[in-house]
Amino acid sequence: MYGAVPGRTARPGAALSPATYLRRVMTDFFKYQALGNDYVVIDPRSTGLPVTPETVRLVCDRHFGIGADGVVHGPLADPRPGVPVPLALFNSDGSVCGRSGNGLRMFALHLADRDAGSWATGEPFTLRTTAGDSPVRILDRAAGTVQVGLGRPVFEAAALPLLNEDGTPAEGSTLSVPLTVGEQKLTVTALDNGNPHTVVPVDEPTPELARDLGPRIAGHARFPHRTNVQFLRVVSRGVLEIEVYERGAGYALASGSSACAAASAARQLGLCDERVEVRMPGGSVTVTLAADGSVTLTGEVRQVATGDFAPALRALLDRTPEAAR
Ligand SMILES: N[C@H](CCC[C@H](N)C(=O)O)C(=O)O
Repeated sequence: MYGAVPGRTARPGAALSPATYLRRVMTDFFKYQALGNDYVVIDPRSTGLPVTPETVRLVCDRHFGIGADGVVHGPLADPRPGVPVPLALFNSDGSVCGRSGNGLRMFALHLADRDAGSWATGEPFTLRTTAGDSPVRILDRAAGTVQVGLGRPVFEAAALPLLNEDGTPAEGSTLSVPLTVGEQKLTVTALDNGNPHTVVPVDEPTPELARDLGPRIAGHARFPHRTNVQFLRVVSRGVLEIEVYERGAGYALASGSSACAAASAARQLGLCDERVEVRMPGGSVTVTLAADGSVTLTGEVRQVATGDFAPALRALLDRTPEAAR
């Protein structure tokens, strides 16, 4: 029976008893949170649930589903040590998210929790997303401290992309560019670190500001792929404070790639040192910025639940038009 479990080739942890292993793998979903930014992990080795924009929306729905800011779908191939592990990330509105600093850290912990073996040793391994490869490392499994590298951000209009007011493609640097939102004339710094981000320096970042101005910037006509938005206050050269509005997920208590985006922008603007604490309503992370601009994010991740979809929800999920196709 043990040998027949899907994913058997994925090196189920030698340290796990067959009963523990079965309990871990025969489960429909795994839920994690990082400072209040929550994702449901759907592991195709554990469930045949079709992962489509519509099923993602229902799973993420906080009233009719499980509730989450997004879904991590993976591994999309049997994970093997030494080989980048492919996965896909979705926002709660069903849109595709290139890379999620928190989602990747949660998925790293999921591999350690579910498969144990080499994933749980604390050695670095690589996760593969549509936005590129990211090294991850579980620094302290008991404390849930996980680190991820998000590479070097790009501060170029073409990368996001960012358009001019007249709708033509903008060119050049996105450092401190003007952006008009209704009556307000803002100066923002935009960048791509696997996802598009727009950092707005303000005197006082508040949830109200993020909820009000966030969606108007995220969906601004000058960002045809939309953008994540961070309202930034530089507390000191070692401490930043942000409020986040995520593209595709809305107001968020925390966001890993947003913390990295804010730190990268502040660093480019000469406002912070190479190692900063980024404070968000859900808690703080540490971001380090190497001399070449590459970014590393470190912070806490927790598993909050594992479970099965009840038959009625599962029937709905299986019945979504996209799932049926
Ligand atoms: N929560 C994620 C970011 C999601 C970005 C996503 N909203 C998008 O770019 O579409 C994180 O921790 O990095």
